[in-house]
Amino acid sequence: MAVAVPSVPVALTGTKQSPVEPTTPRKRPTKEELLKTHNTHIKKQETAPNAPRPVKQPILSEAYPASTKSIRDVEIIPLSDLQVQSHHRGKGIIVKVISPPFLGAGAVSVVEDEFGNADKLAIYNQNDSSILSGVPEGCIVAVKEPYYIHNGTEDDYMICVDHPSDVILLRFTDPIIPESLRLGPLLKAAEDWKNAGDTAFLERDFPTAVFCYSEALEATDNEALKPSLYTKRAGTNLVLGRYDSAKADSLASRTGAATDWKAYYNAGRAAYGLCEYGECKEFLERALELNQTNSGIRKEYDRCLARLREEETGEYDFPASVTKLNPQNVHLDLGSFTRNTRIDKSPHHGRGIFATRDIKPGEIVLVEKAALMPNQYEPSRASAALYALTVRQLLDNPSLSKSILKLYSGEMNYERSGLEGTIVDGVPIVDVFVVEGLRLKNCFSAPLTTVEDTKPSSPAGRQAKGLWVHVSNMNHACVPNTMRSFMGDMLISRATRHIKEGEEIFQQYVPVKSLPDTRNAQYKDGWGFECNCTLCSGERKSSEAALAKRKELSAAVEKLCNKKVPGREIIPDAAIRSVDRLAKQLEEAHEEEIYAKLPRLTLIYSSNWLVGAHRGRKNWAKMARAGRQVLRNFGFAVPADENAEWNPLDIFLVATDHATLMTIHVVTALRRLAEAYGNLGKKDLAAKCIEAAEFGYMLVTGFKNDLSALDM
Ligand SMILES: C[S@@+](CC[C@H](N)C(=O)[O-])C[C@H]1O[C@@H](n2cnc3c(N)ncnc32)[C@H](O)[C@@H]1O
Repeated sequence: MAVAVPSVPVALTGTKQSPVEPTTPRKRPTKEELLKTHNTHIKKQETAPNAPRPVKQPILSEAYPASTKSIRDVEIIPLSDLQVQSHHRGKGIIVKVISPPFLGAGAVSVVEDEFGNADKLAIYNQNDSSILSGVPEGCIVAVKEPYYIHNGTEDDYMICVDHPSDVILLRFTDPIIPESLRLGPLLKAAEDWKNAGDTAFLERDFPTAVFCYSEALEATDNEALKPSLYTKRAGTNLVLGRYDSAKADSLASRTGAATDWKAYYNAGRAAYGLCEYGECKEFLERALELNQTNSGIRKEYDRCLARLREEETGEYDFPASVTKLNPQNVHLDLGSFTRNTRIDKSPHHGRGIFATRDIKPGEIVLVEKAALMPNQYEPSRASAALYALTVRQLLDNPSLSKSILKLYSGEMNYERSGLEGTIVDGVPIVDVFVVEGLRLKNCFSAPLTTVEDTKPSSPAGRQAKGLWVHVSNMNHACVPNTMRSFMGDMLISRATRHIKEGEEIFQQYVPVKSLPDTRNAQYKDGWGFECNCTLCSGERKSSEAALAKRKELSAAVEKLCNKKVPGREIIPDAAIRSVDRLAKQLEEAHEEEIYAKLPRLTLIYSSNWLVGAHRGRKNWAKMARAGRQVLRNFGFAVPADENAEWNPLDIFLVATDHATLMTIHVVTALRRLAEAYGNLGKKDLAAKCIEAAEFGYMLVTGFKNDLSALDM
């Protein structure tokens, strides 16, 4: 029996593509059968009308391309010709929706063609700015190159629309609609459509309002009526965040009179929404020329100048901005600063980011506002939310396609058409599998703020996912020259060492695992590459036997360390000696000629443990020695002679050929060193360690923050 809900699991799943040949359905349910089952599901839905809608996220191994054809260039076929498990390339269907939708991950409706054949249509990935997210009963839609699937249970089939641009809402007067489906215009006069639009607007049904204003514009030849219709549609599109259309409508609403200030003002707001601040400034200046006294324009203009200043100078008031953040609003009103960098061909892979000038350690390399970052910190929902937002934005603001669709989307199981983003039948082509591919390859997880995230009391794992288009061009290195941090939707990248003009800029994609084969397996799996940074290529020179030895010893020493946890208990001398002994053997398993200037990542765990163990026993000299080892194990140049004159800040500031890795553990180690030196009476050195820790904490968190956050 047919059921009206998709039986595929709706959350985070894709459409199952069976390898079987297309077949004719064994039995197609009748229209009456379809409607009866559908209505029982609708009734059930009415009991929980406001349940959140899950997202159907694609599975790349089941990918198929979006249609790039116009509905006018395909052969229109009857529903009875649909073959199960077939994509019907070169074909299309035109159907009338004859039921209200069942709203789950998609909108499932019963549809009928001109011959009276009925079937189920499931439309996914339409967003709430589109009428098609809730396909109204009575509307006429065209599906290009429809994908027809068996839906799990016997004799249950449906047309499954994954790519949002594969379905088109047809205007009632469209000549492509077959005679028998044609209703004629529901309303005839432009004035009636305008009134219907106003009513929909007041009811906050903005997609319907846009539809009605569009019909009104089509229905009128009265040039005097058009500007107000464009203004209304522009305002509605602004509310919907459809800035491309809002800008076009605002400009179309101009009449040449002084009242055009409103058109320029709205166009400016739309350009601001697209982060096109240069263009925004021009529009607002035109608005100000026509209306100098309007405080609203002036306010927007000042806001725009502030963004342009940030883009130009890279000067931000980070401490003030951070106070504006809260979990309900993570989008900061700030511009991006990317002038220190340019995108160019990289010897490592495709494009990379390069310095346009010398950059000193600690300086800002770039600051970028996320092009896309949903306010969703729930780990199980963050990926789906980013995917859904990306689809929405590409549909709503096709101009974003230029930058977003250029990003690397990984290997696909079909050749990308290159037409993604192009407008066909009034809709930009959005290929959801390409979107998912580029999400996977380019997105970052971001805590609400990195400084909060470093607090020991901060709950683990609460990260949103976002897309930073410029930074997406940056390649990975395990020992990179920059470090990124987050403040809401702003990504801050600072130099961790001296960077020369023209040098490629790298970041770590994920925290680096200590064993080279484990971390490279992770890169291969997630991003399809093998890392050739100084650390990886250096460690590859080490013998298989030495690697095996390090693996064995690091596992053994970690196991030993985990038996007793410093801080929770005072560690007995005998346990310290055992860890020391194993750590020494592990140290000896690092070939000096290979590791002299490289981090020894497998030793970090035990050296950190030793710092804690000696601290518990107030053995300050040994604690200081272990603290220095931690820094050395992260690759920093620390003088071998314990009594040598030393400024710990130099580990960051003095240019060296050491490969280093910066993490919050370096900051902690410097604080511990300060404590040990303080207790040894070396007050100056202790103060210098704190200065270095503060510098390190700035690298980690993006701006100067109080180290006491680390005790919270
Ligand atoms: C976010 S993109 C970085 C920009 C990319 N190079 C491009 O051309 O668009 C991530 C992809 O870059 C490549 N990549 C990044 N770091 C790399 C490295 N160190 N070596 C080789 N390929 C790398 C991988 O293919 C990865 O999936």
